Amino acid sequence: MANRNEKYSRTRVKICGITSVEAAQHVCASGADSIGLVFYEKSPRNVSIETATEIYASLPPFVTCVGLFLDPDIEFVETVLANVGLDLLQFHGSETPDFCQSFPRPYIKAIGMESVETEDDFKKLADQYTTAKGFLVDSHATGKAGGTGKTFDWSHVPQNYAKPIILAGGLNPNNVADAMQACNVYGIDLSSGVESQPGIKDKQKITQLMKEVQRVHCKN
Ligand SMILES: O=C(O)c1ccccc1NCC(=O)[C@H](O)[C@H](O)COP(=O)(O)O
Repeated sequence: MANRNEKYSRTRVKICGITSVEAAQHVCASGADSIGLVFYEKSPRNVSIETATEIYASLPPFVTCVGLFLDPDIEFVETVLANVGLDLLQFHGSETPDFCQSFPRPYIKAIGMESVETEDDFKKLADQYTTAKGFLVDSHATGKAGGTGKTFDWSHVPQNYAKPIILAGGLNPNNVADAMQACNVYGIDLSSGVESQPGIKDKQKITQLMKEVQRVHCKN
């Protein structure tokens, strides 16, 4: 078994692609640490600034609100930030380090695992995105940059990396325990694996997911 994380006392959980206050409330009640709001028009999980503002206002303290963007215009990010109290930005496209760090919020950078094959590739990333708070490693599929529901080979996730890693891509209540045991990660991020249909979160799946996460925490 287990290359279980010794560095972090528990694995943080982010549920991405929240589109309603009701879903946000359930995610918070289930014990997740963070919600993600998708600001990308082509996504079935895209939220308007108005909806995002309502969701943000409904969050209790200590739950972080992450804004996800994919190659956005600077002006768009600035408009979102002026209206929604995001705690953290997540850049999911080919944004440069200079772009990512040009906003008055911390950020994480999403990386498609097909673009990082070796430890050296990961080292280069940390050298480039020095100000990133961490890297979200995800599966990319043809025509889709995220929310794919596809896993990748978890053995390619580096251990003892310079920055916190958030594991994403095809996680669901049935495989999350294996993923947590396989990777030494700071956090996990899920979207389609806890949905009943694209953009609609499923309460039962979220509850089941958090039970699994607790089970792994208690076991270790
Ligand atoms: O969720 C989307 O629709 C999306 C669209 C474009 C870029 C990124 C997107 N989501 C990114 C996420 O943070 C997802 O949670 C992550 O890719 C994992 O998704 P899944 O495999 O569905 O759990």
